[in-house]
Amino acid sequence: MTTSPRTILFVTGNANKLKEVRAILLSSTQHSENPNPAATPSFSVESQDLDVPEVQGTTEEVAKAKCKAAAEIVGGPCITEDTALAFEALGGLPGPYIKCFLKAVGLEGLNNMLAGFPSKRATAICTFAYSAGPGTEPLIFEGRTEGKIVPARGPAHFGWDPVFEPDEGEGKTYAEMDGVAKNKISHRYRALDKLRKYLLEQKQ
Ligand SMILES: O=c1nc[nH]c2c1ncn2[C@H]1C[C@H](O)[C@@H](COP(=O)(O)OP(=O)(O)OP(=O)(O)O)O1
Ligand SMILES: [Mg+2]
Repeated sequence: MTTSPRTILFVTGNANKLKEVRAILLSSTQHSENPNPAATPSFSVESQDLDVPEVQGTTEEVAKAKCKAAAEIVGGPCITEDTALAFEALGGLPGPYIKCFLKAVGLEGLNNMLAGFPSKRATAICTFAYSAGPGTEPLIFEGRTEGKIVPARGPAHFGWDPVFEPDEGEGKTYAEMDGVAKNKISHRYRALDKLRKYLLEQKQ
């Protein structure tokens, strides 16, 4: 039996996120127990770039509010994704505000912010939110990857990738790892895996 993939609308303005999400879904299909190697992913992703207001709060509050607003605008089901980078020494900040911090102080500034602290530990947190449509409460799927903040190494193609060295990255920063390696251990992979499993269960 062939089933056509269900299409999910991913509301994001970030092309790198979209690229990783598509790559992760494709590889999880190839590695699944499905005996058919030509199997299509269980769901495919379309994207829409909308400027949705992002509120202040915990990663979960920010993610839920963004998804709710996106569902109202698109008038149907959608997913959104928020990425946070939480510094242990700063009690979890910048957390969901990492985008503003990165823009304001740059990669070097992120390092300098930790200069007076012994701990350089940081957690990359990805929060997917899924709304079944306007007026419904979004569901949250979170993935975390532990690591530390280091002076930038590797190509600066995607956000703070050059300054985050995950514990499972064999000494490499996210930016020094190839896409396949990053997508095996990343905060985004872990969150998306939970969302994928939820959506598969919904289908049956
Ligand atoms: O895996 C990643 N590796 C490195 N940097 C990353 C990653 N994932 C997000 N980032 C950056 C992008 C933005 O500076 C901030 C998250 O902010 P965030 O609001 O979630 O993303 P965004 O505004 O770019 O896209 P969106 O339209 O989906 O909200 O961290
Ligand atoms: Mg954003």
